[in-house]
Amino acid sequence: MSHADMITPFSASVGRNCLHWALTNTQSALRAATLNVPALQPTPLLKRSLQTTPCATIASISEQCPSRGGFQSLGRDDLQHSSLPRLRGIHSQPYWGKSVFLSPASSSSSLFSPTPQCHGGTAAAHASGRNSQPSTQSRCSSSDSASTSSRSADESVEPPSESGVRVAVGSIHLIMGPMFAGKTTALLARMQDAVSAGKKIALVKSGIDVRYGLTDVVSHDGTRMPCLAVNTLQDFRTTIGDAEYDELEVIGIDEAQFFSDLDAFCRQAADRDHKELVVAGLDGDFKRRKFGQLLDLVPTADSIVKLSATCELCKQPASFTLRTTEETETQVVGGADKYMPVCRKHWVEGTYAIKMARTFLRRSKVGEPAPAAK
Ligand SMILES: Nc1ncnc2c1ncn2[C@@H]1O[C@H](COP(=O)(O)OP(=O)(O)O)[C@@H](O)[C@H]1O
Ligand SMILES: Cc1cn([C@H]2C[C@H](O)[C@@H](COP(=O)(O)O)O2)c(=O)[nH]c1=O
Repeated sequence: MSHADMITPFSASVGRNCLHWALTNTQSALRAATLNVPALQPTPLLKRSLQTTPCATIASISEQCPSRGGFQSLGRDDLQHSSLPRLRGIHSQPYWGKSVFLSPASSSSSLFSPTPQCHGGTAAAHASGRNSQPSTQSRCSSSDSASTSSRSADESVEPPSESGVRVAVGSIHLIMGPMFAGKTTALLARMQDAVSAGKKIALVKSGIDVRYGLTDVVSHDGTRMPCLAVNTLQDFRTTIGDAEYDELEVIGIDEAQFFSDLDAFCRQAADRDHKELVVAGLDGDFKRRKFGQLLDLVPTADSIVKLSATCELCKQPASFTLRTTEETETQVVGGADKYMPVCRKHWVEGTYAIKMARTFLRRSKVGEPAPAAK
């Protein structure tokens, strides 16, 4: 059966443009083709709606389906017996949905039990998804339909599993922001929620950051959870082995900016291996340049949160990190001894002041006259 045959019930009523849209973008058509099952039949209500709904709205119906499924995970029966209100109703479920695998006792109880104390602030709680449901838009990326053509050219995209049976659909959730913004706190809260839901999880951090040892992820206010510290995410896979990896449902990654294989690992883990990834890290370095590969994940992410800290100099929201030492390399592990979160004004002023101080020190060392004050 060709793609065109399969989307006929849709296209007949919505015209040529929508046929083009459906051919290039509808996951259901592709899914049906891949699984060799009959085309999805719209329900009477969906059919009526399609007959009277402009293309843009039809696209948004598809995009509004939950990120763990969308049309992809809704079975044929779901569509046949569902209605639009029911499709929308799925959004009221938490994004992490129902547990599919059971957590082996070894990991969920002992290895991955967090210390009970959690001082997460409002922003962190929001990012953790506890205080508020992520918005439909943040959970259901509209980039999917728009980027299908470029993704199909992406060699990293692999065909779905041979059995054609999917028990879960992967997702990528980004938590970014400056230092002290609550990224780790939010990550730990999400991982704790996953553990409470009976999911099999793993928490990974970069072996570059040894501030609190290599056995735990620790937030600036002391919340901690056991983890694996590795230099690359491929090392993580190799360390835990295929059997353990296959059972994982949720993978948390802290200090994501330090992983040189972040983008490739996350795409593969979410797209091919159906893992839910919660990725926390710095979006920018002390010079506000893109740091590592975190931002490369934006086009493939299902949700993105940029947290802010409190500016150490004026108590306004802080979106940037100021390095207070003379070091110039991009990677310099440290905490409040080397960095402070600042607002835009104080990042600009602070960066200028540090640059002047550095110039002054350098010149005074070699006996040059100090620069004139502006
Ligand atoms: N200037 C600051 N602004 C916000 N939080 C701060 C600041 N300084 C220290 N903190 C502490 O840091 C905690 C956040 O730590 P953490 O989750 O490890 O942040 P991140 O991972 O983003 O660096 C806050 O809950 C707060 O107790
Ligand atoms: C801005 C900036 C930070 N780092 C390092 C400093 C810390 O070790 C981590 C960030 O930790 P946090 O959990 O977000 O507080 O990154 C760096 O190496 N280079 C930088 O420019």
